[in-house]
Amino acid sequence: MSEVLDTWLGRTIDCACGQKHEVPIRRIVIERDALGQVAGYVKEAGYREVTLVADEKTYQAAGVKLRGLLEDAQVKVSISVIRENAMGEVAADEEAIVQLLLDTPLSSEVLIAVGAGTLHDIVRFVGHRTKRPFFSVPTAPSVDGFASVGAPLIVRGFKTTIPASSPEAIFADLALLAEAPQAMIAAGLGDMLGKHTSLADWSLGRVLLDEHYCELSAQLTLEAVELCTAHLDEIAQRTDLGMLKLMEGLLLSGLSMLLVGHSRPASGAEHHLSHYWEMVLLQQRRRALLHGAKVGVATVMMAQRYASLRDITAAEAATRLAQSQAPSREADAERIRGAYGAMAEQVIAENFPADGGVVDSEALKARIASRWGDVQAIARAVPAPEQLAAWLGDVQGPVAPEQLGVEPELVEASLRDALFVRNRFTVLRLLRLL
Ligand SMILES: NC(=O)C1=CN([C@@H]2O[C@H](COP(=O)(O)OP(=O)(O)OC[C@H]3O[C@@H](n4cnc5c(N)ncnc54)[C@H](OP(=O)(O)O)[C@@H]3O)[C@@H](O)[C@H]2O)C=CC1
Ligand SMILES: O=C(CO)COP(=O)(O)O
Repeated sequence: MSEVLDTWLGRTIDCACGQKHEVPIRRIVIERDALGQVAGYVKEAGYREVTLVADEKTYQAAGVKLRGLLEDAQVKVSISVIRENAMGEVAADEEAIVQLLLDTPLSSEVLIAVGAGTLHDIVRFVGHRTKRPFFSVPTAPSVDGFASVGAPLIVRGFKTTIPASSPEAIFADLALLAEAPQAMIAAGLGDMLGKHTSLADWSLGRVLLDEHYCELSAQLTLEAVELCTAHLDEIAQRTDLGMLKLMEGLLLSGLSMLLVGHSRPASGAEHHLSHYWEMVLLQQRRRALLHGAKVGVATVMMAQRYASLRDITAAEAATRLAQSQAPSREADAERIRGAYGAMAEQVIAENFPADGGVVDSEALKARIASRWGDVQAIARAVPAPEQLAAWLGDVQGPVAPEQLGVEPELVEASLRDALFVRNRFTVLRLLRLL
């Protein structure tokens, strides 16, 4: 049980933001030997047959044990060990989705995801589309996607997030998490630190485009990241307390996405950079990098950009906005066709809707000039890049693109074109107008 999380389970909230939020998650267990509680919950909820989904490594790390525990409790278990793709990696792509669909007997009532972020997204998507609940058994505290509702999938080489389902129950075993590779623990912190810039980006959207904003979800996300930064030593040493706080932070952040039904609180320009790098590496048939490692590095870069806004006076901003010329739509479209492969036309359509959209308009520039004080307040709330880098360093996480093997050309291309990954207002879109 987790005091921080239990108060949210099963709740319906008529929120001041105007939305009705629902949390369908019924149980969250974060403790040593949480694995031992899965079978009891399966029986209590009245299920008799489950499909356990893992990859080779996570099956060894937790799947074998869980299978034994379930079978001892007379639960019928089928297994889907998701195969690696041609790159020797498990990806949340068309191939993995079809494999899971083929591996799941029609009589199976529940899918159990035993793995990290990728495994969960394959399972949450297939569970949603086959109308089966899913349980989450994280094998590493590497992402905030366990409790969330969207499935970022690779579809025709493009990273797109599809609404799916949140888990019915989550069993996070502290002993298992502490044994995860150190890089995955650092990645979990990287994904969490990204919330500082994603929240700032969401605030920009609120102030400059009147975008829907939920104080509750934003506050929850901020509390989630502060929970992690308050326990950095413990996280670095992988103590039970450290793994508990990191996992609570990751799950709270996932809950905040679940509340609003999308990833806006948790994913801004730092994620768009990460997604862009991921897609290019995939196109170039290079090995994938951990999501949270990329997000952590990109967060430092986006914090540098927020820091640069602090010293621009309102008069300077107005002059720069008046003089700036965004690249023509034709030039943007040409680069998108070069970078986004088979999905390029869809990306163009989303970014440049037939009604013209607002992202590069003169009206938006005027709005930015008139709200410059608000923009600066948002920029001031983002921790300094040096602070973010120091937090990442505390858990031995990478802080700069070269540590990831992301070369300067790719960094430059992403700073220009990653903003097209999602049609969301971010600091990258703001800087394009300045
Ligand atoms: N739904 C959402 O809201 C969110 C989704 N995500 C998504 O999550 C994905 C990234 O997930 P992430 O967790 O970083 O990485 P992966 O799930 O891709 O995991 C990377 C590899 O870690 C290995 N692994 C996992 N657990 C263990 C363990 N206990 N011991 C040893 N190895 C282990 C496995 O290795 P091997 O492959 O060799 O078996 C696994 O494939 C991205 O696609 C991202 O977009 C991220 C955040 C939020
Ligand atoms: O990774 C996420 C949050 O950490 C979600 O990202 P998306 O914006 O791609 O859904």
